[in-house]
Amino acid sequence: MNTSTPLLSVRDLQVRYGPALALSGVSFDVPAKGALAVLGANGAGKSTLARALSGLVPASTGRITFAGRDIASASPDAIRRSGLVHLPEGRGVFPGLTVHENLRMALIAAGAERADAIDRAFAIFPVLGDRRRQRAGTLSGGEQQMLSLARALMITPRLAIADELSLGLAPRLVDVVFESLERARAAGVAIIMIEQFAHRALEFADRCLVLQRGSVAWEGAASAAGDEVLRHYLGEAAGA
Ligand SMILES: Nc1ncnc2c1ncn2[C@@H]1O[C@H](COP(=O)(O)OP(=O)(O)OP(=O)(O)O)[C@@H](O)[C@H]1O
Repeated sequence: MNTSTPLLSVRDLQVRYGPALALSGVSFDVPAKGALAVLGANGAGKSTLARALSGLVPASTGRITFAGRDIASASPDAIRRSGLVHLPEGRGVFPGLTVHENLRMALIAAGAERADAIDRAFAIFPVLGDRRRQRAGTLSGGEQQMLSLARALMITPRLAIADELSLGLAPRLVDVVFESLERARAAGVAIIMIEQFAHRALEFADRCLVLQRGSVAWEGAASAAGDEVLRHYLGEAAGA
């Protein structure tokens, strides 16, 4: 693939829920290994965008090109197999299996049995390495969430959509989530981050897209999305 071709290219995306227009005229690119923060007030369309990219809601019009292929009408499974994962994954861990067995199961399911993948998961989440022989059902809630993230990230997707991953987590676990995404990024995974903590998302990302009532209201370098932009489009939420 030509290195100047974006990994993900979205053009004029429109999504409807019945008569209601949730997204319209949304266009943007994400390069390989890029990190895009998607911000917006409640109801702006962030989750709808994530769901449309991963095939969970259909695009009514527009084009979504991922790794050179049109995925606008592909199934969620086909999209995941092409290397675009939506985090957190809906499926829970297997409580009766150990941490290590859970990771092996995920590799087998993905047809990606590679010796180094589990080591990579433990490098991203050292806490799981310490607990590799522990049954997943006895992990804390936060640790189970780490396991679910590890299963998705160890397969080294090309693009991960981190959809409100820090929601409801204790501050220490929010740090773990950000660190794990940094590690995934360092391993070459492009990230689209939807995040309640706008300032943290902007520190993480290199580009920023602000949605307002289903349309792109602002786009630019993450470092240029100053307090004024956040206050203007996010209001109170900008304080986070
Ligand atoms: N299944 C659905 N059926 C009808 N309308 C929906 C559905 N899901 C979302 N919407 C509407 O689409 C719009 C965008 O919702 P979305 O969840 O994408 O926003 P969001 O930016 O993720 O919001 P939040 O930050 O509050 O999670 C909202 O007006 C919402 O009410």
